[in-house]
Amino acid sequence: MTQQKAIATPKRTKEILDKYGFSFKKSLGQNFIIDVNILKNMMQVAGITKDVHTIEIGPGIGALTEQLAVHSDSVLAFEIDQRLLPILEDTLQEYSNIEVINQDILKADVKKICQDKWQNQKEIKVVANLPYYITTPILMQLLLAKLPISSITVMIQKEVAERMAAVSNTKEYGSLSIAIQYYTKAKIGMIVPKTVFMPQPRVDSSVLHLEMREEPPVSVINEDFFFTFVQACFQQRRKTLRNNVSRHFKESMTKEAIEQVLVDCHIDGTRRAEALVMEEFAMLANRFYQCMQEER
Ligand SMILES: C[S@@+](CC[C@H](N)C(=O)[O-])C[C@H]1O[C@@H](n2cnc3c(N)ncnc32)[C@H](O)[C@@H]1O
Repeated sequence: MTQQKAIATPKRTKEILDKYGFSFKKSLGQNFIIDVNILKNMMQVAGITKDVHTIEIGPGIGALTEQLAVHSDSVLAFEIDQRLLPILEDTLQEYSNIEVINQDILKADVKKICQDKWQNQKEIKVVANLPYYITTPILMQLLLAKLPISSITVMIQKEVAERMAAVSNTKEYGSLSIAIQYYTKAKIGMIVPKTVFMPQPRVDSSVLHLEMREEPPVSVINEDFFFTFVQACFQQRRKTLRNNVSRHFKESMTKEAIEQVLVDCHIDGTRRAEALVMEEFAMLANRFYQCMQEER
């Protein structure tokens, strides 16, 4: 495939949009990539080869889909906007290894669709330029669905990528960092200026690469309790851990019992949540969980 032929150029994109009289829907996060080099870099960050099947979320007019068709074995793409289906049929007509499914990714049974399509053995990777208005719900759904995927590589808003990949003692670190890093090893692959999109979004983007973990890095008794606890610890970032935890458990535990948990776990209550690493959150959440069970 030659550079001129790629969908992801300003000229070709404009031609396709004009041909179909397509108008962007802001409400669906439609910002299409018009720089093929960015997409090729994404292939590298994601480690796409012919030994890999790929899932794309939101193919748009097919700019990234085309690269996935060229570089991977086969592509399954979920697109919510029906108006894009005839356009994709046209732009991707020369590829026989792409299946477009007209479904909302948040409602699709991705696991079953994957299993039905690819009974075989090959590694499956997710690669997408996500609709930014639902970045976190999409990623959390993919992670919780326990799909047979090895990695997720997504273009998302730069600030959100930084929060997802953040480590302790930074201002970006929070409950989202813990949720993402509980399931994956997160790394920012590259920063992407807003000028490579049509129309241009208000913000810059980053490519975030998430390598699925086989096992979470910490042992947690109850995952729902753990994630709710971590959120509570970050509720008021400037306040101490003691303050946030006391507020969270004020209906269910005495002040003394809360203090005892901090002592048992050797955690100084004057620290702030952003100073705690995941192991410390897990230790505290497990101990609080046990206390609540004993109370019953
Ligand atoms: C940022 S654009 C990316 C388009 C294309 N992949 C590209 O890189 O140029 C996001 C795409 O996701 C689609 N989309 C939005 N919400 C969706 C949803 N809930 N399920 C599936 N696709 C969705 C939009 O219609 C749009 O095509």
